Amino acid sequence: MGADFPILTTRQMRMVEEAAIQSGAETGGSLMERAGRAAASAIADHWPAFAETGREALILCGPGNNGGDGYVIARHLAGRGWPVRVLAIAPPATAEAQGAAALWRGETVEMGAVSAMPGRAIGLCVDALFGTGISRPLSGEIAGLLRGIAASGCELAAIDILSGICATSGRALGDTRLPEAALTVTFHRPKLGHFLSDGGALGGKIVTCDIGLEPWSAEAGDCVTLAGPSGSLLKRHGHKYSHGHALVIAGGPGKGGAARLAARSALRVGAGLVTLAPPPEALPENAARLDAIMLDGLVDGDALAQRLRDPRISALCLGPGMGLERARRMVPVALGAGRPAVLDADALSAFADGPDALFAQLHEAVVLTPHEGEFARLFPDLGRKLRDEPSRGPAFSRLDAVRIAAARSGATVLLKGPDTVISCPSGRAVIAAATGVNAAPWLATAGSGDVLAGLVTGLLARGFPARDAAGLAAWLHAEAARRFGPGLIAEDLPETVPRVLGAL
Ligand SMILES: NC(=O)C1=CN([C@@H]2O[C@H](COP(=O)(O)OP(=O)(O)OC[C@H]3O[C@@H](n4cnc5c(N)ncnc54)[C@H](OP(=O)(O)O)[C@@H]3O)[C@@H](O)[C@H]2O)[C@@H](O)CC1
Ligand SMILES: Nc1ncnc2c1ncn2[C@@H]1O[C@H](COP(=O)(O)OP(=O)(O)O)[C@@H](O)[C@H]1O
Ligand SMILES: [K+]
Repeated sequence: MGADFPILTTRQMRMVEEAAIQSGAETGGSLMERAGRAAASAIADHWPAFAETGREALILCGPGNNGGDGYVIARHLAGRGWPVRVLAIAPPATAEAQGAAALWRGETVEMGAVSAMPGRAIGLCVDALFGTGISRPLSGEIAGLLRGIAASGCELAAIDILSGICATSGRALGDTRLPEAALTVTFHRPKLGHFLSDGGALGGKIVTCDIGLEPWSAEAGDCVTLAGPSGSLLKRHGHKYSHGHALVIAGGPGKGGAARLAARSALRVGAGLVTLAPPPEALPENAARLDAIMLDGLVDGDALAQRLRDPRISALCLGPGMGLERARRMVPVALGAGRPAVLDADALSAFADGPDALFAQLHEAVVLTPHEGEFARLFPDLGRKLRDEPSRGPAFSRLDAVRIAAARSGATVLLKGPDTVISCPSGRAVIAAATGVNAAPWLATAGSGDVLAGLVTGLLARGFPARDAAGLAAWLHAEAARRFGPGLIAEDLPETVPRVLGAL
């Protein structure tokens, strides 16, 4: 895919850390010292004028090594002249945390004393309660402490990950309502939980600090990656036929908008040719709206089979505005041709009553692009597991769900959302995150899913493998929304694609 940003599960992070310690080159204490120092520096960079506000920084320390990082941060921030106090919710319980606590010379208050704390107003709260070791929901008291601090208007910085979030799934354990952090400082590599579900919504800006673990990074094994910009999106040579021909199946009169958006997006992302195929009675209205996109009236499945005799049709898009009946008739023909294809919207809903019949026809070059509702209709058990409240970490994640869905269906599956997750049947997965400072809330607009389907189709037509086409399209989609910004409607997305491509 070009750009390749690995992200880790809790288990993978432990493997890297353990390898470093077992090599004898590092100790838990040396890593903690580096982590705490780097986090203090990242916090000071984020709030450069804090010392002049006259406010205090309160460092919340838990019993484990996340708390240990907190004591190191307290020491380094105090060393910068910041007024700092530690609130320990429990005594340090690991040797490393005890060592860090012993070096902290400032004031430490205990949980019960928090309401009676005299002194300055708190301007910043550093959450070093629980990191990758969280194993159960926060107690009401601790969740209340975090919420109370946020409600007081003070800023929140999370160390490693916001306490209460499972670092592997991103899901908040229990029914805890957690506050939003302005900054999350993590170590070595971001974790999946920084992008998925609640973790993606609540972490704020993610800063990843190098703590000297690079020599052991391969110990993590195969990693999920984060989709990002890639020069492979650019066209370097060739003629229009060498960039593929996308066929977008459209619905009947008055229903063509979604497919036109998809077709225009496929063309903008570089497919050499794009043909829109509505039923013949919808040709006039589409002709009035299209120029560079070609038109071909296709009555039914037989007509499609005939059309697919042209081997130059290199990808199909079925679903947007297509109508359920037309989808039931044409999807099997498209799949039977074995051509790369995107199934979206009606092409998914049409098979909700019997998904197994659909799965039996799928292959790896097919990309399913469900939103959460469509996903739950095709994979009801997985939808339920995603809705069930998790009580233990690592919780069942959107990534787990998509991997199982891809293996079960035999297709590449892209589950839409601010945290779009993609897996091919072998389990190789990529996340396209529109979260934190990369949020793209203006994508929540009618028709933006049709644009995504078109972008994936265009890249499939150009010859990108399904997982790469899906990951790059999802990144491009969110990046176009970020560039366009407030006021975005679906029509703006394909028109903004050239600016995104131009900046690569
Ligand atoms: N990996 C690395 O390379 C490096 C990691 N570093 C840092 O270490 C962090 C991981 O530390 P960690 O493993 O000690 O776990 P941590 O998150 O402190 O929590 C465990 C403690 O919390 C407790 N506990 C759990 N849930 C609870 C709950 N809901 N309510 C109450 N208690 C709960 C749990 O108790 P138990 O479940 O055992 O009863 C245990 O006592 C990591 O995030 C990073 O910040 C850096 O220092 C250096 C490099
Ligand atoms: N808040 C959000 N942040 C980022 N992306 C979003 C957000 N809301 C929706 N999206 C994206 O917008 C698209 C919406 O698709 P979909 O639900 O199929 O809508 P439609 O059918 O109206 O086109 C998906 O790609 C989804 O990931
Ligand atoms: K934390």
